[in-house]
Amino acid sequence: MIYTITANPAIDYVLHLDHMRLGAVNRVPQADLLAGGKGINVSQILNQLNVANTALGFVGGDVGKILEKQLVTKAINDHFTRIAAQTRINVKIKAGEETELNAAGPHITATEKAAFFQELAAIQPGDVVVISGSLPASLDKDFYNEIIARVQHVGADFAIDTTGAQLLESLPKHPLVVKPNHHELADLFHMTFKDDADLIAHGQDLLAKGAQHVLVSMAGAGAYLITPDHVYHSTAPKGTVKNSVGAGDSMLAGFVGTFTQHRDAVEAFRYGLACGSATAFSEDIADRAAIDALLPAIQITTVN
Ligand SMILES: Nc1ncnc2c1ncn2[C@@H]1O[C@H](COP(=O)(O)OP(=O)(O)O)[C@@H](O)[C@H]1O
Ligand SMILES: O=P(O)(O)OC[C@H]1O[C@](O)(COP(=O)(O)O)[C@@H](O)[C@@H]1O
Repeated sequence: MIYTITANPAIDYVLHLDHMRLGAVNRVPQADLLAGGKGINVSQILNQLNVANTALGFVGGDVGKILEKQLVTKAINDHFTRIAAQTRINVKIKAGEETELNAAGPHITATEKAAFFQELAAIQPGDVVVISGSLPASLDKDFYNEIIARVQHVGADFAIDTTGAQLLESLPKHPLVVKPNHHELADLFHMTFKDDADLIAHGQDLLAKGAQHVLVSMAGAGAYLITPDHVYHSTAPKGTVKNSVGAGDSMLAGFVGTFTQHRDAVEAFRYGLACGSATAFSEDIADRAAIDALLPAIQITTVN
């Protein structure tokens, strides 16, 4: 079983308009309310790949009710902890370029946090827990470390998609995979990469610090997979980008879902690329048909 954790889910309010004028009234011809939050996006793709999974996290208030309905529509195996405070709304403005406004998130009480850990107690040896996204402001920074400690105690594995110190602290605990995008990887080292060799060297540093696999995504430029034996690269397939929100989550889901089935990192990379790009070419998170249509176009090369 794969468990996804979305500590800070959201309703994504996605606004499509030709131009955005700051400081003026903008009329918006297309507005969509979508279930958001990185772990929920991962669960959606796992469902499309027929990989059994359970979604954990916190949900509450009237916004939470909208989210709960979407979880039912999307057949997400909802084991979210119900909270008193309001789930956040994140605003995504698609006006030529994409601007995202991600809110801080609700207050979680100590009782609610304890109820979450009761749900997490279901994990078994060999399960994989996918931890992704930001923490609501009221959860202390050690929340992910607490989860990882419990995962390791039962002999399960974990994957983590977060940034900064949280990502660095997780590495000595040997995550199955980490997936920074190239900007996040550069930020980790407080630098700008000179070239791809520089990027690869810093990806390999995450491996040396303990990660089992490192995926470095580069949006429309594709991605690198770094393993202890080889470095692999693939360009992204070509297509019309409709909404790239969730592309990174989809890539992580494709990788973890496939790796847990076949234990083959290159095949997992192939699915990760297809899932990421399929989501970028869809209004919402990709469906199976969109993923399958892209698989033949993925060409992975071994860099070294
Ligand atoms: N514009 C795009 N065209 C084609 N594929 C894309 C595009 N944007 C994202 N993808 C696919 O999704 C993957 C993850 O996207 P990326 O934007 O790097 O992640 P994140 O959402 O975490 O920043 C990419 O490696 C690529 O396979
Ligand atoms: O938890 P964070 O970092 O605020 O991110 C939440 C946002 O991330 C998303 O899951 C999208 O993630 P990516 O575009 O990075 O794949 C949105 O659905 C959501 O609004």
